[in-house]
Amino acid sequence: MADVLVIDDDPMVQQLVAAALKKLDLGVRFADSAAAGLQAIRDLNPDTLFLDIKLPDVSGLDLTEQIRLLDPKLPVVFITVSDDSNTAIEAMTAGAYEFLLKPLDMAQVQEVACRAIKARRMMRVPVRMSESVGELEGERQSGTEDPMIGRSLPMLEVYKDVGRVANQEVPVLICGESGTGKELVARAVYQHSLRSDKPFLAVNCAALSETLLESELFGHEKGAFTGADRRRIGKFEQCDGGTIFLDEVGDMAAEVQSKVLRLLQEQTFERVGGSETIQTDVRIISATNRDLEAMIEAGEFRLDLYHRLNGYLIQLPPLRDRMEDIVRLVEYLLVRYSRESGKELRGIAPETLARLRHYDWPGNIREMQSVIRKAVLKSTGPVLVPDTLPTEIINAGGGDTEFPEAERRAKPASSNPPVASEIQPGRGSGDPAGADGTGEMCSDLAQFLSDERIAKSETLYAETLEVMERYLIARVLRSTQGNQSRAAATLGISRGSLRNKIRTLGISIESHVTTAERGSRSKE
Ligand SMILES: Nc1ncnc2c1ncn2[C@@H]1O[C@H](COP(=O)(O)OP(=O)(O)OP(=O)(O)O)[C@@H](O)[C@H]1O
Repeated sequence: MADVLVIDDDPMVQQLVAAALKKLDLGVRFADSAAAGLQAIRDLNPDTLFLDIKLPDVSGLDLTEQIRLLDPKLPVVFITVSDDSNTAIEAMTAGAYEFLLKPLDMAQVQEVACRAIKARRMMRVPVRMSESVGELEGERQSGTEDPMIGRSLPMLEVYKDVGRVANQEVPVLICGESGTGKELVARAVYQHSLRSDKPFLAVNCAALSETLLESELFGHEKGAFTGADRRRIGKFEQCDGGTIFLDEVGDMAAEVQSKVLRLLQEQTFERVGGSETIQTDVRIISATNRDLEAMIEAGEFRLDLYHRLNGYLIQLPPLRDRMEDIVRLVEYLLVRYSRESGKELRGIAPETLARLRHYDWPGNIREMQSVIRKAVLKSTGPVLVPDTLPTEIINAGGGDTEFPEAERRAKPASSNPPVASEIQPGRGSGDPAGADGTGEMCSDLAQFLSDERIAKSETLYAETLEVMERYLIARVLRSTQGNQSRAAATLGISRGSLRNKIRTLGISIESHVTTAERGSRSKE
């Protein structure tokens, strides 16, 4: 549960904020002086702060300086009376997240709290780029990490791109279809950047009209347009020293494009309706699911802006181009949604997995999240069956045994065919037949790499590595008679990693241990 701290000595404010946030299931704590507030920030490490601009012992504005030192990324929402709005503007310039006028409106308090907590989460919760599912589970459960799952070659390239560009001070453009993980990548770039201790603010350029977007980004002066009844500080001014994420940048109107271009060229801008030139130092990460090059051709997007935004391009592959990640993603989502819904789903039927792999996922991972969440809710047994899938996935095919690899892996451990019969890592529990087993491995690989497979497969590299990995682990487990601690030590990996691999590769421990050996196997 996210925690909100309110530093305000006004009991009316305390009551209203408590009532508003309770409805959102947020934890609320109160402090009625600056000193108590600072102590509470240290003790509670809150996700958002509501701060009265006029406190009994010190002004909220002065307190902001000290708060910035304690936690520079804490979203601070100022509470002020309307005739004090100039102070609030000063506070926004100093980096406050938002301000609210008294008397407080409950719906507004809730809306601002949700936005601030989301912004905090983006800055605070690390994105972990990882291929393995099980290792992430503990963290995911406690909500301390957002996993980015995938170990297909295109995803490994993305991870490398993030590593290469994160601490370079260049703008980054992330392209990819909707739901492919562009926001996750943007956060990963920010979190690994030199600006990671400064704010990260996201703006969705498609969600606002042209005027509102311009004002959101650059701010406005009083009277700049109808409804502009006071000066507003925009994100570029507010986020000085930090990083702005321009999501859906392809949806930006021409006027705003010109202003962003100038900002990128000169790091200066004017508020809407203003004449003062303001200097700012902001790194821009942008993302789009649109074809910017086609938009440039059609005269809808500025070529010069494209070049400026594209200091480094990260192209996110659609899910259909990384089919080998599908099993891992499905497993991860199954565990996550089973836990969330309190169901005990332990596996995926081979036919279900075959269908999921056959579908081309136009909505990418977001669509998969929705499909698996609903399938889990519909499930009545311990295994995910095809009936729980939407008709478009069932109709897309894959119901036959087209994907023997996937099927083998997907079966619950007890029904997996013995691994030894798949890859024959060795004979008995001792040494393999060859001096180092490579002779057998070569003949198994030769069998696996049939002409037909080579002709048909589009993910042969990953498939082959998987076979080799399965061979290696099965072989070592056989020689340790199923003892996972010894196998992990031999392989030089953690027991957790080994357990993951056993699960994701569908290795059945029982199959490595002959009846005679079973009695002597150490229990793990
Ligand atoms: N590789 C991944 N592993 C696990 N979850 C992922 C992965 N990629 C994306 N997700 C999840 O999928 C959802 C959609 O991701 P995200 O919002 O980053 O996509 P996007 O490309 O920005 O979409 P859009 O273009 O619609 O804004 C999020 O919940 C995100 O956490």
